[in-house]
Amino acid sequence: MSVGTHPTFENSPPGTVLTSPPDGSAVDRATGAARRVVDALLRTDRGNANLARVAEELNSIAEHLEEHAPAVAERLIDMWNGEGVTRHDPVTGPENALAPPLVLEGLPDGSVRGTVTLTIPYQGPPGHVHGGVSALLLDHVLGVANAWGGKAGMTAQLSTRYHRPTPLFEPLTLTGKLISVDGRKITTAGDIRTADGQVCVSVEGLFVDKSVPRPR
Ligand SMILES: CCCCC/C=C\C/C=C\C/C=C\C/C=C\CCCC(=O)SCCNC(=O)CCNC(=O)[C@H](O)C(C)(C)COP(=O)(O)OP(=O)(O)OC[C@H]1O[C@@H](n2cnc3c(N)ncnc32)[C@H](O)[C@@H]1OP(=O)(O)O
Repeated sequence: MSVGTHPTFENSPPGTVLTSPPDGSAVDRATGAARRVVDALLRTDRGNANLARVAEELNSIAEHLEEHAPAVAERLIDMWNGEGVTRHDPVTGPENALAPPLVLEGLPDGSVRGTVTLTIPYQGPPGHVHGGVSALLLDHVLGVANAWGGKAGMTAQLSTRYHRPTPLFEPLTLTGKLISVDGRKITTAGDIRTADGQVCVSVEGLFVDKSVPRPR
């Protein structure tokens, strides 16, 4: 499967942004606020006397949003409009409060790169990133690397090696690069490094050229 008009390293300048960075729209600002709330709920004093009122107010906001939500099938069509750069995914999506969100750019050697600082909602071991979160981020980075390399596929296998605990509260650089293509099989590799270049997690992924049809 090709990637339609999605930018590739052969047809686009180095530094092309491959994801949808937050654009200051109301939905992106609301999602940013929701991220703050998730983080703040984990940090606030457990004895905070106002937590019951906080729960009420948050439920009231959720009710308002649900009242204004179209049918799921309709929203899915809307979400999947366009050429593959999504605003809703759980890694780069500016409209998804679960996403840090990570912004990725394409480099001339065919790799993609992005830097992100993760905080308490992504914690696994004390003060460090949850291994499943690292795998999630890298799976997505490899998917975007495939697109920058001119291919697309579904993850068939993701081999993950955790070299050292990945720190929270420090900038982490994630990279990915399409390594080889063998018929429908695409092999892609990537890693997460600290600012001083230490590899915390490395992955190799096997992707198979197949897709789930977009909702229309
Ligand atoms: C996701 C695509 C989106 C496309 C968007 C377009 C543009 C992109 C733009 C930007 C990119 C942005 C976002 C993308 C970012 C992230 C992507 C997220 C990725 C995911 O989140 S995705 C969800 C998790 N993923 C699944 O939900 C897959 C479930 N699974 C299946 O759907 C099938 O299982 C499938 C399709 C994998 C294969 O099925 P199949 O029937 O098509 O092919 P088959 O089984 O014949 O395998 C063919 C050859 O691969 C070998 N092979 C297969 N699996 C292997 C394994 N595990 N280990 C070793 N070899 C394996 C066989 O041995 C054979 O090899 P050989 O040809 O040599 O015999």
